[in-house]
Amino acid sequence: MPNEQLRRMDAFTFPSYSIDLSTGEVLFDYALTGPDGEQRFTEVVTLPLPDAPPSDETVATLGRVLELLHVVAGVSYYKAAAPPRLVLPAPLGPAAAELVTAVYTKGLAEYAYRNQLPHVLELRPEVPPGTVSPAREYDDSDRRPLSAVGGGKDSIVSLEALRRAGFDPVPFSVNPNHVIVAVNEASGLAPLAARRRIDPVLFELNAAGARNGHIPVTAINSLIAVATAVLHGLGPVVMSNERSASDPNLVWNGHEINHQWSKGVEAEGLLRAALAAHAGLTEPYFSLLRSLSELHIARSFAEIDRYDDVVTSCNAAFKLRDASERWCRDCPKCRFVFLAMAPFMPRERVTHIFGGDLLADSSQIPGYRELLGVDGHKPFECVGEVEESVVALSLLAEQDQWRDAPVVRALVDAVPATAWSTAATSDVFTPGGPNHIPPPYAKALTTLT
Ligand SMILES: CC(=O)N[C@H]1[C@@H](OP(=O)(O)OP(=O)(O)OC[C@H]2O[C@@H](n3ccc(=O)[nH]c3=O)[C@H](O)[C@@H]2O)O[C@H](CO)[C@@H](O)[C@@H]1O[C@H](C)C(=O)N[C@@H](C)C(=O)N[C@@H](CCC(=O)O)C(=O)O
Ligand SMILES: Nc1ncnc2c1ncn2[C@@H]1O[C@H](COP(=O)(O)OP(=O)(O)OP(=O)(O)O)[C@@H](O)[C@H]1O
Repeated sequence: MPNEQLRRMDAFTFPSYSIDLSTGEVLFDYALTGPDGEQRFTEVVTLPLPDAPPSDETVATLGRVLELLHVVAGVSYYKAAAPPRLVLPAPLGPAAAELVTAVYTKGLAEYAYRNQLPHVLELRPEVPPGTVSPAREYDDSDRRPLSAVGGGKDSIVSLEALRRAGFDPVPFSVNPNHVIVAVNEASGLAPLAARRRIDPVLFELNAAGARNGHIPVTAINSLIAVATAVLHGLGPVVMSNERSASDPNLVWNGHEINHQWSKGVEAEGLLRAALAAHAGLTEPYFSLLRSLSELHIARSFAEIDRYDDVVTSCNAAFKLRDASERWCRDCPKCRFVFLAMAPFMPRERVTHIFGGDLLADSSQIPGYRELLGVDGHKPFECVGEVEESVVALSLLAEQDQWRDAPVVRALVDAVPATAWSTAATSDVFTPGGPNHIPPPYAKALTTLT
């Protein structure tokens, strides 16, 4: 469909979804509609099948989770046109409607900002009238947790903390690539995996210049994880979303723009509330690392060495096409994670993990100046707060192994005095902020220290 026609679309709808319980295949249909006709899309999610067929009760609960996933996963296709109307397929209670509204506004905020589409931030879904029948209560809190694995340091810290605390976690990933497969192998645990196939028509439209941009992918992966946990009779989904994920990158037209919105604590609370109200799940989902800073997580990661040959946090390794093998060593996330790990490891170890020494490479200085708040705003990437970067730098400046590294020397000179004094009183190693960690899991993190 030509781009001009896409731009005239006036509504995004959700025609149907279906599940085939013999294959685990779920089809989610979407449509952009407007005066020139409609553009349909179908996304396919394939859930791993359990050994025994699910009970009718399980299928009913699963259906409720998939209803939420149907609506949330529509963001990828909505963004190709950003029409003014979002027309939901069925009545939703207040908690689920609040989640959907937030996913399409706050979750698409970076997209709205970059494409200069302020109406997206004000979008309100049209919810068909009617009531939703109450969901059956489903208490899964004492079953084995499903631990989401993204291949990076954060999920490794959670997996090991859960294991060492005796929770017997099941690793879970959506579309595991070679990095995630290698991390799971290093863990020695038997993983579960779901497949997700974005409609290739979207890529054709993108290539032809359709509107494009960032989407709240963690909300989608999270609901696929919850669906898998329900189908397999498992317990809560454990995420590894850190404290700083809740911090916005900037404020635009009075709205916070946060690249990591669906990793933040607000999204976590909305998802939990929607799953409780719409699907009856009493303890569906939480982040074990919510109270910790990125720097604190990096320090915990340094206590674990069995993943050094495989751990990869760089997003370039997770592209659907033309992915890098491991760390690209030239993006904000590589720069930040190197800076965060370096104070807690011998220089040889961190250089081995990354396949190079970023703090010996002067071409990295401009990128580090952004992370340290000297230039520009916090990059649109999964990186920690400016304060965390300054604290990490201050730790490096005290160490013989790092003090004379060219990047460390240049950055120490560039950071303003005010930032050093903030860093000196920083609470980055003091867990804090709101979290949803259930009491039985609260002690798990202490197993790493
Ligand atoms: C890997 C990555 O960072 N991708 C972002 C990148 O997309 P790119 O075109 O370079 O590569 P692909 O990921 O292969 O995407 C191809 C196209 O498909 C669209 N798409 C992809 C996944 C999806 O669920 N829906 C989609 O529509 C995508 O828009 C591309 O056109 O740039 C994009 C534009 O900024 C980003 O949207 C891509 O981000 C992925 C969705 C992704 O998985 N990113 C995570 C690594 C990520 O950024 N995680 C955040 C958390 C964000 C959150 O709130 O959940 C983080 O860790 O900070
Ligand atoms: N493909 C995936 N399947 C399932 N969960 C995922 C996937 N990718 C990321 N996640 C989860 O989403 C959350 C955010 O991902 P993120 O990339 O920040 O974490 P990570 O890979 O564990 O660590 P790092 O921040 O070092 O990259 C984490 O809980 C992670 O486990």
